[in-house]
Amino acid sequence: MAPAPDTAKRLDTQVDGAYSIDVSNVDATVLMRITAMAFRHRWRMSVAVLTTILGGLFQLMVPQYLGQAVDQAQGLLRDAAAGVSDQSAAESALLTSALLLLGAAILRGVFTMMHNYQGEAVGQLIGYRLRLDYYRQLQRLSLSWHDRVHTGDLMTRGILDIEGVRLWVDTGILRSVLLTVLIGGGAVVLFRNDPVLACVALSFVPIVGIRASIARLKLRDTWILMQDKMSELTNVMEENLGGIRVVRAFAAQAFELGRYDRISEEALTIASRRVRLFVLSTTQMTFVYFLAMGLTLWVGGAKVAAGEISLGQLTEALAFMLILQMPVRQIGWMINSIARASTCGGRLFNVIDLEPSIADKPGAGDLVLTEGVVRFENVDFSYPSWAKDDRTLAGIDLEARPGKMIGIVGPPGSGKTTIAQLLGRYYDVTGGRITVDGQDIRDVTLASLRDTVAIVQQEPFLFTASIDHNVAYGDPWAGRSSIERSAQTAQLHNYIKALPNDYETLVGERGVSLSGGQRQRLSIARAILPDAKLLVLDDSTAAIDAATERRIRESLKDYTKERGVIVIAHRLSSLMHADEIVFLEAGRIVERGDHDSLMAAGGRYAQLYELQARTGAEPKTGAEPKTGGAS
Ligand SMILES: Nc1ncnc2c1ncn2[C@@H]1O[C@H](COP(=O)(O)OP(=O)(O)OP(=O)(O)O)[C@@H](O)[C@H]1O
Repeated sequence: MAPAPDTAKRLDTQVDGAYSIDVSNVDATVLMRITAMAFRHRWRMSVAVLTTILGGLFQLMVPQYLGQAVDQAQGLLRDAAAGVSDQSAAESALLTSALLLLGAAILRGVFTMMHNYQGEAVGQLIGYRLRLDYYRQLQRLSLSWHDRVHTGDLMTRGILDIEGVRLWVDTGILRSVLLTVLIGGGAVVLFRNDPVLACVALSFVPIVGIRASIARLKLRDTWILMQDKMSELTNVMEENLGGIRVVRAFAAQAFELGRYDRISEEALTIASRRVRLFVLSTTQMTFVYFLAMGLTLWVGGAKVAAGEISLGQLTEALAFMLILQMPVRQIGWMINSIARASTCGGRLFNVIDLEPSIADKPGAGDLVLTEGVVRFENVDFSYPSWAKDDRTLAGIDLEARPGKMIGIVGPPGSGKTTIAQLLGRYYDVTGGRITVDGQDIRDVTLASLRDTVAIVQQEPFLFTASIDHNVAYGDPWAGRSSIERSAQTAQLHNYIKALPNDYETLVGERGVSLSGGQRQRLSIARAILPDAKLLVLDDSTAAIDAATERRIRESLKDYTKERGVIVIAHRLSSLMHADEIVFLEAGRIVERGDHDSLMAAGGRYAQLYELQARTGAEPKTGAEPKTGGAS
């Protein structure tokens, strides 16, 4: 079901650029939406509701047959005492009641089993759908949104919130149907027998129901606190494991343990509060229930003695009380389920309904490549978290074309990586435009743009998979020969051939079994495998020695003949051969030209060159400046 109009309007206006994860708005439209999701499985839900009603009705018959049987047994006793010899009619009536009771109990069991099965099945189907939608949405949302939310938080919510919604079908929808049948039907039968006794027997229902609801709502508040603590714990653990080398290097285990311990202790305090609340409310409810039962026995016993009702009717009232005890306590559970489903559903739908701030324009066509010329035209950019006047990039003009190499150098934080991010449209420019063959990259499909621009990220990320799967990540249909060719170009083939399982060797979690330089080379192989028109190397040879880097450059010669290359680097030997080198400072191009002209100008580039030559860092004197073409 589509969201109700007001919700739809509210959600439509939200784009992920303006979204924060801390949303706690709860409304009925969320519950309606989950219910509609459940009723999309029409057949299963119809069976579940029908069997819930039938199960409830058969459960209601049990006390009635029990009461009937007690009256019949009492009649038999009375007849025996009076010396009536032929009791066969009364005995067969008692047997019939006993068989009916057994039949009602069996049918109730069968229908309950069916409703549990179908309710659980629909809940699981909703969980499955939501998991897919949520995960798909996390893939769609723009990086500026991901920059602001914590991964651990998203993971915890993706698991616990989906669970909260999933349980709504059984504990919310079907439980309320069952309770209505049991309390409604039970009240009708009891009032028909004796209104006074009915009032006494049912007196515990509102008290226990309200008490259970209050307790559950309080428990829910503590559950939300608990969930937040679990998110914090996941975040700490995730960060700690991700940065385990840094933690060890700084001998910070004790500090990290302390951090984890503090949050764990807070979680324990909340858990203890939950236990106290639970035990207190359970005790109170049990007391009220047995008090009502005692009163029923007392009032009902007096009525039996006075001949106003039969012993069977008193038994019936007591049996009803036994049957209603658990469902009435579950009113609290139901109320909690409503609150939990609306909170959890609200949080999930707020993510699922977000419109990514970076998305294809309606009707956007694929990029049409003619020459493969990429231009930055007076580009300005600020990250969303930055102050308005404080731009990350300002007035950037660049042109990359096939067969040419652009080098970008500059101090840390000057905006080099940001240029690469803008090229792949991971963020949108805030001024000016970026074009490929004259087409603004915001007007073409993201998929066609990202097929055109291959970026080797500064931080190589490898998947826990075999080497060939990692290399072919951008083109899963690539044959072994293309994979090997890419690895050869990236100077990794010989190393891979020496591994125990060759290209099928598994790369450990995040590629930890490879060295930094090997990971960078694998990332280069991955980027050049698909047929992109522009290759961006973002400081992606920093961990590779100069000789290997030179070999990579040599083997890239053929590849770059018909492609543009942008090399971002701190080490000047990586880019001094470029056709044009731009020197970036505080987001502005302060110098540009080829190596010779920049050296002749004696500016920032020349100073850096001298510094690197003097300190022996780079460049090596043997490295030949500008050879023309992207080598
Ligand atoms: N996702 C982000 N959100 C907010 N600010 C960011 C983000 N990424 C980078 N920045 C900021 O933008 C500025 C430029 O960062 P960028 O990564 O482009 O620099 P860089 O020149 O590539 O640096 P380095 O040489 O250290 O890699 C920096 O001040 C950085 O703090």
